[in-house]
Amino acid sequence: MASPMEVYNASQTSLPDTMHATISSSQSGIMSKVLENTGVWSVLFTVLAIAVAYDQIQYWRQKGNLVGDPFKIPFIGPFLESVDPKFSKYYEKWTSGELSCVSVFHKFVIISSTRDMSRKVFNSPTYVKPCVVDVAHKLLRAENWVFMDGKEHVEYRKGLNGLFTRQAMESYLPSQQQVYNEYFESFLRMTKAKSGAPQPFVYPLRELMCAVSCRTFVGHYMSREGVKKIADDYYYMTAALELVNFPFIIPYTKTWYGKKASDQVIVAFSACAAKAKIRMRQKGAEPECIMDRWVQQMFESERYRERIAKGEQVPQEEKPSMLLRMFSDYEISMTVMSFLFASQDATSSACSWLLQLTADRPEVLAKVREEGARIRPDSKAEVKLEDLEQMEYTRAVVKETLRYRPPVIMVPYLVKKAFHIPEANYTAPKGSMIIPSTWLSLHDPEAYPEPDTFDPERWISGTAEDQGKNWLVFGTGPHYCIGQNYAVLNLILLLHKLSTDFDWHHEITPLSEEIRIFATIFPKDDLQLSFSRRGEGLVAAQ
Ligand code: HEM
Repeated sequence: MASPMEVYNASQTSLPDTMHATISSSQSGIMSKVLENTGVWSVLFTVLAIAVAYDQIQYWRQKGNLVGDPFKIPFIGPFLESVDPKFSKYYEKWTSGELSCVSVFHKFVIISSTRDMSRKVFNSPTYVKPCVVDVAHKLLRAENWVFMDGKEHVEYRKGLNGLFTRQAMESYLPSQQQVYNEYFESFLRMTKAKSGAPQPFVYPLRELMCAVSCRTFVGHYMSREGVKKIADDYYYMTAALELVNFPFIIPYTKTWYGKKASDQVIVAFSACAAKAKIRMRQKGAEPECIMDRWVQQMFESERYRERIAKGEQVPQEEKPSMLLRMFSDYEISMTVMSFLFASQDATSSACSWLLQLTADRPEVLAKVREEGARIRPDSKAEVKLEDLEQMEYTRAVVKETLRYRPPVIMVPYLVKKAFHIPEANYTAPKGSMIIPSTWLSLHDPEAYPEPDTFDPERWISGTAEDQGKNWLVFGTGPHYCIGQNYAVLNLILLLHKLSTDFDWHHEITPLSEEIRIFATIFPKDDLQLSFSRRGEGLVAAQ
């Protein structure tokens, strides 16, 4: 290709002066443009080359001795892979080393895979804190307690423990059973509408779990339609909170729909909190949901403080076990939304696998039914907490489901202060993300022999119960799941009630055991189920 100088020289022919002048002036214009553009391009190219080199060097610097790709795809890293996350890719990462890394855009991400390394991260609150995608602050509100850290977090959390005690759990049972009854009937109708043919049930089960959560959290302060609306909208919130999403809100994108949904949930829960405050002021009002319990504890604290202010000598035993301040309707709403946020995807995932795994193993289901009938012979009677507590085998099935298919496979944490990990001879840089994973710990053959076999017996006659260190289903350390007992109990209730009154058929497809990741994990074929009333026979074309 001709150089700019050659182009210039070739234009030097003899022409009339005026023309020459005109041509030469226009030529010099072109020339200066070419020169100018060349300059711009070479500057741009140089800047780009420096940026690529900087990005790469930065990656090497942060990577240190960690396992990871030797080179980073400039700037984006494996971004395209994370848009459609594949379980096999995550698995590859976990098995590649105790600590491995990737860099996506400017974010350096460290993945810890083994039990001990993951425990180390969970238990190092001085160096790490839970982290969420940027947009979560907009959806859940920046002042939400889930974003608190250190002492402030510990203190706030103490005030919530009373909502998950045994007594509290007992009071939530009647509403939960009502929701199950309603939804199981609707599953029958859905099956009939398809003439008994199996259909994807992952989404109806999500809605069921959302409805159960809403009833547990806000009782009957919300109408059935209101619950249904939240169940529908919640999907947008999950989509907006995926790990890879725009950090800002652009109209008509997932984050925009997610924000709209969260605004509506906040308003709806605030209205419920106001109603709970009115009802719980009434004499003899008994708490029926989480909001009632919380508000009741606030009122008890308020009364105690008033008595003290009047100079009364209040006996120690009349002092509330936890003194709470009065929270505003908005604050209550935000906290209850955090429960929904933390529970919705995990319980939906657990419930999907629970129904799939038990449907595929009739011998397991038969034992669940036998136990249920023995402990609660009158199947029309209300299920009591003592009944559920006695269901040792059903509990084992739930725990094995959570081990075999842990809903939460990774928990993102942020490194808030350079975090030295002597075992790996590595220091995680401040500002990086570190993600303890749960899968390898829960599939550790030393703790759970033949870990890829679904075997509830390991929780009864085996040693699974003794493997506390490996049981990372609900995390560990200061942020471990506050709702874990509630979650397990609720799944026992679901399995017991469903198996007592209904049959369900699962159409096994080549994708049934494959894992789809959408915040948590789901069967890749979306769980093809059909339902019938127990004893009436399945209508399905099986
Ligand atoms: C099968 C169901 C569930 C699973 C597998 C699950 C799992 C988890 C995990 C892995 C964590 C992170 C723990 C850590 O960082 O150490 C967590 C945190 C949390 N979970 Fe759950 N969860 C479930 C159900 C629930 C339910 C039903 C609720 C509420 C009613 C709930 C409320 C929370 C909250 C509030 C946190 C954050 C706690 C904190 O930061 O102090 N979860 N959960």
